[in-house]
Order: sequence, then C-alpha cells, then structure tokens
Amino acid sequence: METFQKLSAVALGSNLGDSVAIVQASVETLKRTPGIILKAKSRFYNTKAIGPPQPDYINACVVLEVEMSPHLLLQTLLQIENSFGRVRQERWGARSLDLDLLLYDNLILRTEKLQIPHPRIRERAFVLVPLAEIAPDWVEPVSGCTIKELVEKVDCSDVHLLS
Ligand SMILES: Nc1ncnc2c1ncn2[C@@H]1O[C@H](COP(=O)(O)OP(=O)(O)OP(=O)(O)O)[C@@H](O)[C@H]1O
Ligand SMILES: Nc1nc2c(c(=O)[nH]1)N=C(CO)CN2
Repeated sequence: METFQKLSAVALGSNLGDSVAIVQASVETLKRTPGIILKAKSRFYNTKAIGPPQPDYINACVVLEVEMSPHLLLQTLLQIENSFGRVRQERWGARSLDLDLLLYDNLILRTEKLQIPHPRIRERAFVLVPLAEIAPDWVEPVSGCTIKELVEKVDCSDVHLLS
C-alpha cells in the first residue's frame, strides 16, 4: 500500500485548569498517537486572551509528521480535546484545551468543517510567535509569506515566554 508523510503545524492553547500540565499532557498524547511523529515543540507562552473577558492562556505550537489525511488529523485533534474535558461553550470562550490545525504541507483547503491554513493564523500573535520558533521558514500558502515574515506584522506585546 502507498504510504505518505506530511508535515503539519498545530497550535495548543488552554486557559482553564492547570494549563501548563494540560498542554504538556496533550503533547504526550499526540506523541503516542499512531500515525503522528512529533518533530518539534515550541516553548510555552503566557498570552492575553483575545475574545470575551477570561483568564490568560498558555499557548504553544508543535510540528508533526503525520500519516493521515487532514480530516482524520482534525478528528484526532478534536478527540484529544474532548479527552481533556473540553466543553464547547461560547465562541472564543475559556477552554481546558484547544488544538487548532494551522498548516498541512502547502495545502489550501476550504470546506465547511475544515479550513487550512487556519483562517485566523495570519492575525494571531499567540500562534505566530511560538510557530516562528520552530518553523520560521514555512510559507503560509494563502499570503505567500513565511511565518517569520507574518510574525513581524503583528503586535506581539501580549505574548510572553513562560518563565
Ligand atoms: N483548521 C482548523 N482547525 C481546527 N478546527 C477547525 C479548522 N477549520 C475548521 N475547524 C472547525 O472549527 C470548529 C470549531 O472550532 P473551535 O470551537 O475550536 O473554535 P474556536 O477555538 O472557538 O475559534 P477559532 O476557530 O477562532 O480558534 C471545529 O469543530 C472544526 O470543525
Ligand atoms: N491568547 C489567546 N486568546 C485566544 C485563544 C488562545 O489560544 N490564546 N484561543 C481562542 C479561541 O481559539 C480565543 N482567544
């Protein structure tokens, strides 16, 4: 059977519960998942919440080598979110774990259930700062800009390396 490997970038976020432990544990879960190899993990950042008033977030990014389709990867990420007690409430509200599929190879995909690149990747410093640490030269295919170039265009003043 033909096999394939693709690189994918995933954002991790949490602002409910022991967020550092939850994000760390979710990375371990990703590492244990068949069809996923962890290639790189950023450091953790404390970030001011975008959206309704809520606690600060812990954010990080990983680069994965995956042997699964984008849809299966999204399904896997949603299952991991659920296993960490994620309850969907208001849009952009507080959550124990959020896993966003940011990039999948150089794919552009716009379906109702899945959009790649993630539609808000270009404007989110809490995603771009950690991603620039591990994948600065990856070209975001909609803008044609590298992650390093995109991070220079956003205000990063609310994103701080976790001490
Ligand atoms: N690239 C993607 N990564 C993750 N989810 C996506 C993506 N594209 C579409 N979705 C869909 O978005 C749905 C809702 O996602 P979620 O509840 O995490 O949104 P949110 O975190 O509140 O907001 P945001 O999308 O701005 O991060 C998911 O169930 C999924 O079907
Ligand atoms: N700082 C920060 N703000 C957010 C985040 C996040 O991960 N970090 N996620 C959101 C919904 O995806 C909404 N707002």
